[in-house]
Amino acid sequence: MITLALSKGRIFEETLPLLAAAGIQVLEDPEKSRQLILPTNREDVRVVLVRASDVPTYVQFGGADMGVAGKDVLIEHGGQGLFQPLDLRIGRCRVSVATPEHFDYHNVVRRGARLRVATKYTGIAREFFARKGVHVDLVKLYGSMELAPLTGMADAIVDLVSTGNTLRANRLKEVETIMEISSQLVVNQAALRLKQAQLRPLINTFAQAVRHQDG
Ligand SMILES: Nc1ncnc2c1ncn2[C@@H]1O[C@H](COP(=O)(O)OP(=O)(O)OP(=O)(O)O)[C@@H](O)[C@H]1O
Ligand SMILES: O=P(O)(O)OC[C@H]1O[C@H](OP(=O)(O)OP(=O)(O)O)[C@H](O)[C@@H]1O
Repeated sequence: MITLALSKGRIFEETLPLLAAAGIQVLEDPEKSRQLILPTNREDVRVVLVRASDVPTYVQFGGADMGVAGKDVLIEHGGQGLFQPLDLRIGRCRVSVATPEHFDYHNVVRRGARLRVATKYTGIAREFFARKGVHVDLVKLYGSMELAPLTGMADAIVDLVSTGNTLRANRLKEVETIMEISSQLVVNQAALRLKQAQLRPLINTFAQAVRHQDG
């Protein structure tokens, strides 16, 4: 049995065409079913639904043989025990610093003043500001980061940006890009050794499908 860990929503939706390229169809719709283990048309392949930020943990500890996770999530997790053989080029966005429209971020950075930053991505933020030599007080949040500057709890946020609509809707502006993000295929290291014969062909088919999708 091969177990694939996916998160509901955009990662699930964007992984479906890659699975289809390998002849795999998921037989339940996660938006309709309450099941957490979804069968596929292949008896030897199943999908488990987990939180996006739990995908690396499930694969690391063998709850799943492989999974799909954003680079953002992988960097925060640390990537221990995981092979990352393929950039799937889905879930594309960026991690950026954003502030209220009228906040002069570049001036604060130039002056070397302290910055209070709210984020779910404390690892990425800590590393980024340390490299810049900016003193930051990090405030850990688990969602709705945009609210932190609006309520005066932080000067800035570090969050994912794609179209910029969420920032605009909350009167925030993107002031610096930290890194580009896409989703990676992650594989349990022991599983890759023990289930080579099943996993290698799957990885190769995904790689072909990614190349094909990108034209
Ligand atoms: N607006 C976006 N556009 C493209 N990709 C995105 C966007 N937002 C998030 N992603 C990518 O998709 C992944 C999953 O995001 P999703 O919103 O489904 O989960 P989440 O709610 O952030 O996770 P959790 O449930 O663990 O809190 C993110 O880790 C990121 O790599
Ligand atoms: O620049 P944009 O195109 O607006 O995308 C950015 C938003 O997308 C993600 O949230 P999502 O819509 O997935 O909501 P959730 O993660 O809070 O469920 C992310 O957390 C940002 O808030």
